[in-house]
Amino acid sequence: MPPILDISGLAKTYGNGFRALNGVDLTISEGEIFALLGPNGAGKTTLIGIVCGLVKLDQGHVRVAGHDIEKDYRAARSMIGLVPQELTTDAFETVWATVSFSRGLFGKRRDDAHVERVLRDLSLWDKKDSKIVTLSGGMKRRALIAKALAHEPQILFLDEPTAGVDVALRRDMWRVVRALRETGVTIILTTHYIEEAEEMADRIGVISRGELILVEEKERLMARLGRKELIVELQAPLEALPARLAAEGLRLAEGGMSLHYTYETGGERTGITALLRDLEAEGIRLRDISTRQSTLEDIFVELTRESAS
Ligand SMILES: Nc1ncnc2c1ncn2[C@@H]1O[C@H](COP(=O)(O)OP(=O)(O)OP(=O)(O)O)[C@@H](O)[C@H]1O
Repeated sequence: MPPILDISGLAKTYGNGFRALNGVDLTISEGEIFALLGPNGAGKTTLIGIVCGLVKLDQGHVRVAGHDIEKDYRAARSMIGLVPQELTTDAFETVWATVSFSRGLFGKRRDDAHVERVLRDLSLWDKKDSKIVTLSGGMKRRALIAKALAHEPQILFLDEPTAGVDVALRRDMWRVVRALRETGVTIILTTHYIEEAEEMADRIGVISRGELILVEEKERLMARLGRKELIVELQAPLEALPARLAAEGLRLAEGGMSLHYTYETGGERTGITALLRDLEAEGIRLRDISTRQSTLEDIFVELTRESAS
């Protein structure tokens, strides 16, 4: 099956000479949830803008389900739904009118059954006659998603779907997005919240200074770059670390009450058994042991730092 989205050699320089994208290649398969992560100004919105036909590309190709977005713009665009960050819809229209009107914008025939299905899927059915302006923040976001789904797109772009919303609403959005994937829609989201990518995505792309510096399955990424820290709390403070333990990579925390050891989760040998044996041999008595798994955030910070240097 051809990829649902195929981007190759994409480059964009704005009129002021700023190069926002620099040779981006990316393919997305049908049914994926793909998270695009990157610091402010990395080029995420530019990338989405090009795919959605809002920004003109300078170099490269974008194909949506085989349709070239320049040569075959209408067909390509009709496959895409875009949920922008901000409310861009007439706030005084009803939910029903907003969603069904949006279908018409893509030249699709009226289909009340489809609009009803979308509203029900998003738990908006009982709000169908409410004006957008009267909805809560969470319901407004759902209405934007419904609007983007009105013309039956195969790919849904969510630009910062949970920017500035509280934790409960964020979790609620995650449920909505997962349920949408079950209906067969491919989802590409941009986010600043690493936690969001970690929670939702099948694959993750990291963009920095207009370049995709990494695209990888989330699980593999975390296994490959993930680290664990072993924290050993001591019964009595230690003034200095015995040479044997220092050589094994242990670090003594300030105050001397705990020892820290970092190891790779993907490695075959962690060295922990030998370490515990050596602690005993040195007569060091332990109070407690815990571990801390590095998060995608740690990995992300490291990656973007490396690409900036
Ligand atoms: N119309 C424009 N003219 C000139 N420069 C622009 C224009 N639009 C965007 N840029 C610049 O291009 C860079 C990439 O912007 P873009 O909005 O794609 O980043 P982003 O990753 O979406 O950032 P954010 O997370 O802040 O939305 C930024 O440095 C921005 O200032």
